[in-house]
Amino acid sequence: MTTPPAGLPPELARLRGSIDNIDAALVHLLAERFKATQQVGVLKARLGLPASDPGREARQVARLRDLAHQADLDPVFAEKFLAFIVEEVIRHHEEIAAGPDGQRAPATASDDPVTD
Ligand SMILES: O=C(O)C(=O)C[C@]1(C(=O)O)C=C[C@@H](O)C=C1
Repeated sequence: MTTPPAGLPPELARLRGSIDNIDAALVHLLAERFKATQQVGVLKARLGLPASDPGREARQVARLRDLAHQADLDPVFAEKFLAFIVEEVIRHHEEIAAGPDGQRAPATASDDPVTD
């Protein structure tokens, strides 16, 4: 825990302590989300699926706007926040699909579900 600067009003120090905890939780939550989306990116590349799924995104936006409304958070902000994250995820998906040299990885026999 960091020590608040001397002379800081105790109420402000307490609130900043809360803010720091929340920011730490957000970083951990985002790290977990990106670990999951990284695996989605690998799966999509293997299956030849497009990086983005606008239908899924529309459902996520509707759900998050609803949740934000219930939580007294600005739904416009919630939508912008999701869009910011999803944009980064799509960039990661495209990099994975392009392969390590920036060229799409060739399909392997194991990608083909038909084996006979
Ligand atoms: O669910 C997917 O298909 C994903 O690739 C994940 C995700 C997301 O970050 O939530 C990202 C891109 C898609 O357009 C939709 C959703």
